[in-house]
Amino acid sequence: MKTTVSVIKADIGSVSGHCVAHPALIDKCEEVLTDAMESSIIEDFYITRCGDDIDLIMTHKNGELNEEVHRTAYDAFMKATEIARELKLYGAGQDLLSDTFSGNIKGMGPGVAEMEFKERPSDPVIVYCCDKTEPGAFNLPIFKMFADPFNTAGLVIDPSLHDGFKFEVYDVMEHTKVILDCPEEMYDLLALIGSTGRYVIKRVWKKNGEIAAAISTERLNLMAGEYVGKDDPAAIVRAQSGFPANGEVVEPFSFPHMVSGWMRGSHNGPIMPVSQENANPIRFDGPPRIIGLGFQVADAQLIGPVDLFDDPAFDEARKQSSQVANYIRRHGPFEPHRLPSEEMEYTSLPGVMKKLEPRFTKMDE
Ligand SMILES: O=P(O)(O)OC[C@H]1O[C@](O)(COP(=O)(O)O)[C@@H](O)[C@@H]1O
Ligand SMILES: [Mg+2]
Repeated sequence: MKTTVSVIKADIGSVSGHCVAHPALIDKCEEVLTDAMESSIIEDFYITRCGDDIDLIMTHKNGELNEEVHRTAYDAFMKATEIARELKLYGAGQDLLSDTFSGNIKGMGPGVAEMEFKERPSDPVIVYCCDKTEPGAFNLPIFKMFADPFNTAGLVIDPSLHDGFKFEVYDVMEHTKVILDCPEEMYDLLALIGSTGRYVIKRVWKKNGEIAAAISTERLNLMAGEYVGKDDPAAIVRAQSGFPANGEVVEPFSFPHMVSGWMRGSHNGPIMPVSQENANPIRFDGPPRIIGLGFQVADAQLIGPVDLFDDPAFDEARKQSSQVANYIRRHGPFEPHRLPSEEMEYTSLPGVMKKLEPRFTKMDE
């Protein structure tokens, strides 16, 4: 019997502004997921939040895209939204684009990362949750984990990793996808995933087809057709025995790479790896945050988690992230701090441009 890990996340209201999901919302989600566990829809769960996003981490035996599991998550978010409205929380129900659930949660606003696998005798699984950034933020760290020998020593010295991995990449603009082998097609892969706003890594497998990583790739603004906050993705990564070791899975975050999102979803900034307690994007609504939770999955139960960035070894990355934030913030409304124009189409800027449109005249030759 296979086990499925489903991470379904949404921003349904926060305090103050877009900062922190209120504990009452998490309590409500807990209530709904406890009922689902009693009805055997799910086997176990853990709820966390990163900034204003609530992440429901669930295990079950129903496979990916399961209607009952997705409905449970949607119900939890809908019921918690009622509380968010009562408390007049900011952005109550923000990510729920529809009042009625049909089939599965895809395209309805929340982000989904899921994977089904046959449990190994011991199965470490790491879940990452972000705020104030987009799915392409995972391109660089996932590439490093599964394809960069300077990050993952196992690619060189462990025969069970030496063959490399397969990467599935989505073109979120054209709604197409491609699978590329690494290391054979590494340069092709990099040619795509360096464009983080368009090409996003969705899944990684071992060459034998065993699932290694899954990332939520929903682009909320593309779904809603207007600016409704950033997508704030989540990812699931399996570790050890044939996959990168726990430490190789967290190592990419010792470098606070630049991601897009931050203030108004319109700025580039350094991602900051933090503990659950510090997952509060405050300065200029950021800098963008990531938390990492390490579990053992045992007979579909979640053992743990370990709060992986609650480690002084990541202090330097946090400090560097603050220094880079200081530097790039001084650009104010200028690129490359502000996103390039193509990306600004999905923010609130077009509203301002519209007003200026009639005032543009032809230039003299
Ligand atoms: O004041 P408004 O209209 O809610 O919009 C601005 C907000 O949108 C955000 O980009 C939303 O961030 P989230 O994607 O985390 O919800 C904040 O940075 C900013 O405060
Ligand atoms: Mg958010």
